[in-house]
Amino acid sequence: MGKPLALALTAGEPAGIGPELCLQLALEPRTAGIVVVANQPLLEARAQQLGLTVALHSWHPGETPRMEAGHLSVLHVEGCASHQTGRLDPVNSAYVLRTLEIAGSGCLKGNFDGMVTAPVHKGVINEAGIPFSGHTEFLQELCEVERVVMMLATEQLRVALVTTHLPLKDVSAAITPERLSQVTRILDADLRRFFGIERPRILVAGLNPHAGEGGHLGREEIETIEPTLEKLRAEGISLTGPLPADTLFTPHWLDQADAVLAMYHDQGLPVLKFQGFGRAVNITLGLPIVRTSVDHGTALDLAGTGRADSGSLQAAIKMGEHMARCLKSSNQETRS
Ligand SMILES: NC(=O)C1=CN([C@@H]2O[C@H](COP(=O)(O)OP(=O)(O)OC[C@H]3O[C@@H](n4cnc5c(N)ncnc54)[C@H](O)[C@@H]3O)[C@@H](O)[C@H]2O)C=CC1
Ligand SMILES: NCC(=O)COP(=O)(O)O
Repeated sequence: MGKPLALALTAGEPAGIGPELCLQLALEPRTAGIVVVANQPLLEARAQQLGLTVALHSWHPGETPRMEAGHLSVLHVEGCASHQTGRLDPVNSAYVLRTLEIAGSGCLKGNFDGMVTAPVHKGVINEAGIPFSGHTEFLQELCEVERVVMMLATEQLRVALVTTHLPLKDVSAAITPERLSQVTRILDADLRRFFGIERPRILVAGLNPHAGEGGHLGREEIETIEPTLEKLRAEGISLTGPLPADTLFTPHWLDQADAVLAMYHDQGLPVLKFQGFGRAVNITLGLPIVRTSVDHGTALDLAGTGRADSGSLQAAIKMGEHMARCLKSSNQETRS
């Protein structure tokens, strides 16, 4: 048995459910080492509020994280000014982003085998004057890669997105042949690498109603999507589409596919969340590091009540462990 994996877990927005989900997790034994990257007094305050008995241990790079029930390793981050549940405070935003930066750079340096993120509140970070659209884009910049892909997955369904956190009015212009090609290649490669699928079968949604209805309801399919898919097929990628998004999510199509590629956030994610909210994992593909996350947001209405469900966080950790093992073995193969 080698050294256990060490995954960084960022606790997210202090007013939300992230801190308590991290503590709930610590009540059970773990199969991978988890290091919560957060403000330690925040975790102590939340544990006290909820009556949870969890011993917090300072963690330093190179140490094996605690894995037994009731114990949690913590990489303390300064700067969390308010510990109040349910009430956002822009003063905490710089602290929240520091936790992401520490976890992400820790992965790049090899101190962690991957990172898992609890939810942040995008609005309050922007209110603090810091432009921020999501972990996905933040980590893309931190890791200095040109393109990443957001994919949410349950046991039954995988949905990846061509565009992520964009206003709807900007989506059409963002669907360029270049972006569509990069996203599709990353999706194809990472379905092979992390999911062991030899030749992934990808269903591609159109952008317009009825996939443009032959050009009568929009021309993006004819001018951009179809010609790009044709080129990608010539590279050996198995693509079906562009299909009308309203009928794509039916067994007729899904039964013969490994993933769906949706054109924008709310074309794909409502279906995925309807199918598996609370069990789904948000995965960032195309990074040099492993990053998984929960399928839900900060749930300010539940913070501090003890009623938040940790199912998605547990699924995100399980997926993070799996992906970290895949990445380790593919790195070893490359070296040997
Ligand atoms: N990974 C991340 O950092 C994510 C962050 N967000 C952010 O979260 C904030 C709030 O977003 P909303 O749209 O209100 O979505 P939300 O997921 O926070 O809440 C939607 C509904 O689901 C419930 N809910 C959420 N998580 C739950 C859990 N673990 N157990 C039981 N019930 C749960 C909430 O109580 C609420 O009724 C936004 O700022 C958004 O940007 C949203 C999604 C992911
Ligand atoms: N809907 C997914 C979401 O908002 C989470 O985005 P990210 O913070 O993981 O980029």
